[in-house]
Amino acid sequence: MKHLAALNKYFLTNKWLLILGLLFTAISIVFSVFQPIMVRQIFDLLAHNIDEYRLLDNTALKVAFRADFTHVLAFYGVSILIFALLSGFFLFLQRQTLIVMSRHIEYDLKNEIYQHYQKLDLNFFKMHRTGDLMSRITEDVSRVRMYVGPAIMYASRTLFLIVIIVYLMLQVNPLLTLYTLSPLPFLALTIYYVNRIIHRKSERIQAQLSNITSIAQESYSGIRVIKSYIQEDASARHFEEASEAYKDSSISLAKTDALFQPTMALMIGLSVILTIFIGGIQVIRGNITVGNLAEFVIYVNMLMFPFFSIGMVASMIQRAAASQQRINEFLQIAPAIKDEPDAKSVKLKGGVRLENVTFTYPHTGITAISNFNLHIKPGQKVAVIGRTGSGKSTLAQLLIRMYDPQEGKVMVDDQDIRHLRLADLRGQISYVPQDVFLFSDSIANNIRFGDPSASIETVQTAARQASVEKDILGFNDGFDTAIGERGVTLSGGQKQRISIARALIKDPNILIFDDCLSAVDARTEKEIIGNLYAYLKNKTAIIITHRIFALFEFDSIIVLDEGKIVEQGTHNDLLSLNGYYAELYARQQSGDDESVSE
Ligand SMILES: Nc1ncnc2c1ncn2[C@@H]1O[C@H](COP(=O)(O)OP(=O)(O)OP(=O)(O)O)[C@@H](O)[C@H]1O
Repeated sequence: MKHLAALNKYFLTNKWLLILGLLFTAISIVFSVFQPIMVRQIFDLLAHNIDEYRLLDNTALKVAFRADFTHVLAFYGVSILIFALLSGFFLFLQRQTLIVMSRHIEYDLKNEIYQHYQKLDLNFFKMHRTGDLMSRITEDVSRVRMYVGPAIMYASRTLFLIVIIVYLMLQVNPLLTLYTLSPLPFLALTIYYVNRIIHRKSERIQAQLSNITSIAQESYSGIRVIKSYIQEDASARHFEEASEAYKDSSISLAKTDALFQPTMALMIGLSVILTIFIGGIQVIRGNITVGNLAEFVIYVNMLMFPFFSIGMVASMIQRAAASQQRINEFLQIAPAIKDEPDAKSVKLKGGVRLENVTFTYPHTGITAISNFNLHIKPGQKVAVIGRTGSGKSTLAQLLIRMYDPQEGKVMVDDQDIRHLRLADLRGQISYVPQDVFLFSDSIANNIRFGDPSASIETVQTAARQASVEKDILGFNDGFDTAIGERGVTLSGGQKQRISIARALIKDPNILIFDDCLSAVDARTEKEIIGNLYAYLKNKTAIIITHRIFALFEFDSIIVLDEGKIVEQGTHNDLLSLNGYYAELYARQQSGDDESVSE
């Protein structure tokens, strides 16, 4: 329960809706209890007048009596209707306030979680499965909403109703009240336990359903592999097994549900019979009137749902507390990478320096960069080459502060990047990642992601510089062409070039290209390099690559191995070293290796 205290701030911001909601609940209940009181009065009037009526010997008097009595009954009927309408109206207002409040809280909580996710570092995302992140922002928030909305609504209704009705019942006859109420706590307990069983079963069904969804999703995405390996039958069998488990669980839930309703009806029936039986004895003994008995039967019926909802509300609160605990776990994680209190805002010129940097991935213990030193002057172009897994991408991640090194310093313009404002650092460095990611949006907006205020002309220029403009203009909708599931399918090379255009449009002083030309052909690569040469004239560029770009005159080429620089120098320096670079170059010359381009 203490976990739910985190929601109190939301109650405070929505206090007026909460107060009004509770007020409307009370008013609606006050109007609803007039009905049994009026029914009692009608019954008592009937019982009282029936003997008088029978004693009348004159037909005219009997007709007049009946007419009078009809008026009285009509009055009561209309009054009951008016009170029912008023009660219903306030019930409507109650839902309009409390349920609306719960939707506001749900909205705020979802945004709070989403914004917190955005602040968290990459390591957090590596440590937690995407499904887990998604379920906390969707299913867990939905369960919490059941507490802030329906649970509060039912609980307040239950509380007000029980207090008012039990008070009215006690006024009539305490003994009958005790007998009548005695089965109700059992009803609440039964509902609570049955609800837990239903919930457990529903959870299992939910998990099986998401399993079915991911099996289907994966097989649609991998349909080409499934077909080419003729695995359609195996895939169908796999799906069938998952569906069968889902069907069995659903049937089991249907059985519990089928038992639930009749059991409830039986309990309600027992309570009514008990009321009539004991109440009847009290009437015969003269302790209460027939009207009181009728009133009691209505009270018992009115109390059924509140007692029923005690069990429901208890399990709703329990589930919400468990969900809020899961949400709090994430909300309480502070981002490892954030602005230092003394973080400065600076305009970067482009100098980069790494001093004795050692970095180990926290969750795997792999040391990707080890005692690393590098100095790049503003405007220099540096190539980073090395075998797969040698630490090239990690180097890029450290420069844009996706991770902080455990030892040493990463500096830009001689300032430790930990003392710069994160938004300034990332805003002034363009990073083209190895794995391209494009959003389901138009091509123009995907490029504009690097500078949301960019005009269409700027977008076109960036596309031209990245040698992708011609491809884009070849599509029917040009720059407005939609990408994504329902949009056009781009080739790997087109995606890479759009991703480069996105980086160029930022017009930064430092650019990092992480193996981002791997999917383009040699001719396009030559064209891009030609364009980039002009664009990068006064900018610092770090180009991570598997291939040797002999056309590009790098100020320095570094060769990485196991997180360390093993060779460093210009193209000619490295050739004379006769090491990895020379070997790679020789393979290019002989045409054995595709990873060399000129
Ligand atoms: N997010 C990560 N979490 C844990 N270990 C990682 C992570 N990323 C990379 N590594 C490990 O760090 C080492 C260096 O990886 P890195 O991606 O920097 O190499 P790379 O030279 O860029 O390789 P490639 O050329 O294949 O992209 C590898 O052993 C890799 O397994």
